[in-house]
Amino acid sequence: MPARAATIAGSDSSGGAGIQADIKTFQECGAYGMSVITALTAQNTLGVHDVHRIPAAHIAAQFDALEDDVRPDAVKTGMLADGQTINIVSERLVTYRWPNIVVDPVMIAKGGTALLEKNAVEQLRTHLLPIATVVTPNIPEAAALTSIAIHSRIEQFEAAKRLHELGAGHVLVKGGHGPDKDYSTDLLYDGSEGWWIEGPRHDTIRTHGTGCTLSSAITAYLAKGYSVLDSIIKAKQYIHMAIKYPIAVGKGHGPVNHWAARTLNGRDGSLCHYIKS
Ligand SMILES: Nc1ncnc2c1ncn2[C@@H]1O[C@H](COP(=O)(O)OP(=O)(O)OP(=O)(O)O)[C@@H](O)[C@H]1O
Ligand SMILES: Cc1ncc(CO)c(N)n1
Repeated sequence: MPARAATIAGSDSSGGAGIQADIKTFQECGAYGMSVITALTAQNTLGVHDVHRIPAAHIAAQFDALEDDVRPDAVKTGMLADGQTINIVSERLVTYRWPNIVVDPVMIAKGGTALLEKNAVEQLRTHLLPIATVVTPNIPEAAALTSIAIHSRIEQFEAAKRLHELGAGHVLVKGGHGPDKDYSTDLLYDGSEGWWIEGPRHDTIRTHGTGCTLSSAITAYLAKGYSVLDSIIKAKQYIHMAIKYPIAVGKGHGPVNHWAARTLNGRDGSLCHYIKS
């Protein structure tokens, strides 16, 4: 059987983020993609126009269908919408002991629409962080989960340490929202060591779905058996190329180019690199 990856997330009708970005990324990174859909969004590159949540019983039924037949080798969570959804998702993940859980703590879309109810942040912290193999917050999400204001690398590291204390095995605090104009540098912390995972910053508005795509690439590589560090380095290279070689889709914050890495045979000479802290 091929390596199998599942995404537990919301649908983005415009195909740049959410379930659609995740499945495209799984395919491009060589894993068989599956989904547990938690919400439907009417969305495009200009914003989120409507959200329809899926009832908890149907979310549970999607989990049960996979468990009974095609168990994933790795899973990621994305948009979880509310506390009820977090409860059923965490309950099923614990019951079924699915391995390699990547938690992307999605909270707010680029245009400002909430993709998680504010009062569900506490549930995310208590129910999902303790079972996460890797948690991948951006800077505002890391700040919301830890109450640490992040303006420097020192604070990025502090937040990572706090998230590890809350139970996540590995913490990746992404630097897309950071102040550095030349580099977009993510920090990986495993409870004892840190790695700065650095890539050039591209000057573009086509960044819809960057976080979904990165966490899905990490999930695909974990499903294929790579270590957490290797999965993250390979995923960073994948998102770097997907942002660097844009496609012209939509009138607003367009999607990244999911097939860029394939057309460049995996690399383009400008490799991302990592530095032990
Ligand atoms: N302009 C950019 N140039 C290069 N890399 C970038 C850029 N913006 C984000 N990244 C990288 O993309 C990945 C996703 O990070 P980011 O902080 O944008 O996530 P996010 O805010 O969760 O994304 P989303 O828009 O999907 O919510 C990280 O590896 C980050 O370093
Ligand atoms: C469905 C969905 N999930 C995640 C994001 C975050 O990029 C989004 N915009 N839409």
